[in-house]
Amino acid sequence: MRSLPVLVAVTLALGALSRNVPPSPRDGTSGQPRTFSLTQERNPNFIRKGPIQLAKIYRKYRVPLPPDLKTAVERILGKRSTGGAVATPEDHDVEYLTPVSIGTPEQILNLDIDTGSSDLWVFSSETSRSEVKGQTLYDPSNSSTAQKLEGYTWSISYGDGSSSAGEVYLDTVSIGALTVSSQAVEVAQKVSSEFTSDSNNDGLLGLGFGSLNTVQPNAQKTFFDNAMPALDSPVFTADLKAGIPGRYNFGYIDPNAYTGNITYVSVDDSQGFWDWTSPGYAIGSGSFENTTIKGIADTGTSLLLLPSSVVSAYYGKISGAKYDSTQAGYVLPCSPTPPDFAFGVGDDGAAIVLPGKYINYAPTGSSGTTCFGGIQGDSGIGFAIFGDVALKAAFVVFDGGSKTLGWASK
Ligand SMILES: O=C(c1ccc(-c2ccco2)nc1O)N(Cc1ccccn1)C1CC1
Repeated sequence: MRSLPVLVAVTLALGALSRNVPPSPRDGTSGQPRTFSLTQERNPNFIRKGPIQLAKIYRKYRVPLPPDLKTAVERILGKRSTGGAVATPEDHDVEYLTPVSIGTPEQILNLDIDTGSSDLWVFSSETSRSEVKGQTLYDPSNSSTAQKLEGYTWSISYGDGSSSAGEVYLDTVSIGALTVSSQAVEVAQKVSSEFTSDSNNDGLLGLGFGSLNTVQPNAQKTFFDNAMPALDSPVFTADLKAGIPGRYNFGYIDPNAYTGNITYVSVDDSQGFWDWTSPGYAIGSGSFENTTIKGIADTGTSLLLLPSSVVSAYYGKISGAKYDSTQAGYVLPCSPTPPDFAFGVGDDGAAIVLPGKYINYAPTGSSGTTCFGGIQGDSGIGFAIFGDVALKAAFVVFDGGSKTLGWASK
């Protein structure tokens, strides 16, 4: 910005010289100079908007607007947008579903917003009938704005063994007040049994990085990537809650949605995930354990998957907790409430605390005495996964501009 004051000074000087100075009073008739004066009055109706005035100077001298000035101007001129919608938990917070409008007239589907993947795919009129059980179907033939991408296909498989595949359309997609006019909508022709049996889930809306998108022959942009240039701020936020609806917002950070400060950490997007590093953890009122935990913020995964050393340290504090091979995970007595679990954020001592009750993920049987643990191991994955069990204890900013994650308590 160092160059800016000089530019303004030069402009004001030039402006003074070029201001409308009246023609010479000597008009060659009587030889007598004719003079006149003009009194200037301030226009009371003119509302000063600094950025607009400044932008005029930049434009006058054909100097490109710095990003901040461009954003300020567009915010004043109302060219920016924001949006958002509720995220409603399914049983035991296994997933959160958000209404998404697709097509013209709008077809509203409840989608699982998933920061761990980057395909927007939906159950559709093209999904084989035997694989549909109650889901709402997107029918592109009923949308005047649908355009088929001929020859384009997609196919994805997830870490829990589920999968889906199909063809691709472009159509208008909105989340609340935020609309993307030409979004790739991947229609499922086949889905695995995990999706068929999840009757309230009409598909996924991926908010991972574009490199993960599976569309062939040309990868397609995510809803966030398409929306970003029009957003007030290049961010979306996840405010998931335990057992009650939370919210995804786009383009702004709601100051009423969190407490204290937001601590931002860097993101490694090289694998397509919102991949960050926590400095360690604490169990209950115990001391903080400094240990590097590299993992992803993944709204599409239900549990908190951590390195085995951390998991065994946690369950080692709970009498009766054990690894149960029939459940393929750690189980613990549902009562008494297990200890809190905190993970560190940044190097200033910030942390997100999971109340112990979040670790009682779900009863394993009808008696309700034994619970499946909300914290499980990440063996075989290669990184930790901060899924919904962790995310619902925090307000999380996904910043696509700076490629950082912001974590706050709430
Ligand atoms: O399910 C997925 C997942 C998401 C997207 C993709 C993918 C493949 C191609 C494009 O995206 N593949 C996955 O596998 N988890 C969570 C997970 C949970 C349990 C075990 C392994 N992983 C990815 C985010 C880490």
